[in-house]
Amino acid sequence: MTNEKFKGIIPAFYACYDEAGVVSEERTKALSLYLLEKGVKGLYVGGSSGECIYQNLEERKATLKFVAESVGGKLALIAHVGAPSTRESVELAKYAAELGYDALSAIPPIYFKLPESSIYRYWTDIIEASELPFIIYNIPQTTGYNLSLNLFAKMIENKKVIGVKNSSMPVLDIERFKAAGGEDFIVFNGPDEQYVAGRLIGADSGIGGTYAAMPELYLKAEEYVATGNFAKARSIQKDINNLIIALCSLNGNMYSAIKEVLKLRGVNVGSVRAPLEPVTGADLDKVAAIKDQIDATIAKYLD
Ligand SMILES: CC(=O)N[C@@H]([C@@H](O)[C@H](O)[C@H](O)CO)[C@@H](O)CC(=O)C(=O)O
Repeated sequence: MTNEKFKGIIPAFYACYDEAGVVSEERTKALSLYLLEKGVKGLYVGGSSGECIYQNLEERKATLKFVAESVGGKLALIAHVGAPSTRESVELAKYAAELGYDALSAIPPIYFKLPESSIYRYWTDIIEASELPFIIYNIPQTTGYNLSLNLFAKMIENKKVIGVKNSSMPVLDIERFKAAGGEDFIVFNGPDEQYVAGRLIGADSGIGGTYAAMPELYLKAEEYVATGNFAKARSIQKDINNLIIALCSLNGNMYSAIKEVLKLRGVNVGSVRAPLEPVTGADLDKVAAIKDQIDATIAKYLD
């Protein structure tokens, strides 16, 4: 029953910087409150969208702290603590527990191609660092490791492992993890382009990198799925996908395009950290059109 708090729309939280590229307390808190007000269920803090891999430990701790201070106790907060070394991940895990986070999550170890025994040890060391439940993060596109059903089965022998955030593209993976995990185990849909498909095949919930750019649309998609309105669910997914494709069509990186859109939506979280590139030149002019497309799509389904 306690796992219910993780079921719903959970935006992957963005790195919030000031104009000099320094993690901003004010902007981090503003984005947290904006998403709370939109009605999301929780936040996934410090993951891919949080540019975790380009931040040092102190910056990651600061973001965890600012989010907890603004919306802790009001939203389900999941701290992503994956880092280059176990030592850093354990430190982040302990810190997130101190701050009152609701769960931990981590990618597998990166850079070296380690055997599954090392991935098991890494995740288990994080789990043993606190009392918090743990959510596996499977994102083979960026880590190069695709979670096997063998390692999955071994991990879920530990009752603190309550879920998997699955960002691999085959929706079949979601169905397989759900089948192996069981009724109470939470499977989070990762690819936003397949939110509806993921939910229908067995995902209980979703964590996504584009949710915060247009939370209204994902909340509506979830409502359509939950009420069995599948024609509308399919329609809104198609419109969401058109928007994701537009966000990925600009120069720079998808996150910098999203951050430019957010500025136009009234939330300034700065830009991205290099080597991610900002949107520049003529492409900046296209941001307003994408923002208008988001507004029109929201009006289409919410009015
Ligand atoms: C490969 C990748 O980046 N996947 C994203 C998706 O949300 C993705 O941005 C979206 O589906 C658009 O392609 C998420 O799964 C990442 C995420 O939730 C995170 O920020 O940790």
